[in-house]
Amino acid sequence: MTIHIAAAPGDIAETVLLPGDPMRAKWAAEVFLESPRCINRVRGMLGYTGTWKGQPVTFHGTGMGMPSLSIYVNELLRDFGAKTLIRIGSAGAMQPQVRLRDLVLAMTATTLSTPSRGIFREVNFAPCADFTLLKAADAAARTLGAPCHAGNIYSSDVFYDERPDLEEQMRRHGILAVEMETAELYTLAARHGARALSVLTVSDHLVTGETLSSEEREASFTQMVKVALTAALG
Ligand SMILES: O=P(O)(O)O[C@H]1O[C@H](CO)[C@@H](O)[C@H]1O
Ligand SMILES: O=c1cc[nH]c(=O)[nH]1
Repeated sequence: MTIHIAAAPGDIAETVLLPGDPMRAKWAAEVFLESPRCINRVRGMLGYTGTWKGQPVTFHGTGMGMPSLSIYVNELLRDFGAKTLIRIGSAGAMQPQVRLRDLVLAMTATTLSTPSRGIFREVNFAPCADFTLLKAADAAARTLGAPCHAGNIYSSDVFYDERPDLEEQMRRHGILAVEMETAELYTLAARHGARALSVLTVSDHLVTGETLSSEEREASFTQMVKVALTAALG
């Protein structure tokens, strides 16, 4: 039991899949897990544990943005023994070849800052995905026939960005998509010797202005969760 996760020791699996939206944790647990049970609802941040193909898995929401994710991931790593953390999030595409519904595997994440900035001082730490998870996720996406891109993403602190010049620089440097959590997830995993990956679904497009309806989002999130589960547990 921690300040933000009212679960008993052993209630949380070593493999934790992390959507920003707590309702996505509930949906994924109900769709993918055998015998899911709710293990946290503090502040409405839902967590569920069950099994997938007989192997224990937890889905736990992180909330939006790196400060919120940092709270949950710190507690999962320090107090509950999480070893493999895979973010399952939505993202906005920043390149024309990245289409709506495509998957993006974040090899690394560019930022202006993260909650860990204070401890790094002058160091520009380069957060990176776990290579074994990245390879396995890429293979799983190919097997499913899901269009998938791997590369650099932008973990932003703002959803309503008022710096079009920043977006332009990100785009110029090949950044595939924008979201709000991955850089801190990878940094915390590195600090605690855990494996991490972000598997993202493109829910809107910053170049074309397209967006997915909520029904379309759910259908495409299915592939993202399958890829994440397969990458973690085979
Ligand atoms: O769909 P989730 O996982 O919440 O991720 C994306 O959506 C939220 C913004 O709407 C941010 O958390 C961003 O990273
Ligand atoms: O952070 C996010 C997530 C989805 N779409 C965006 O444009 N930004």
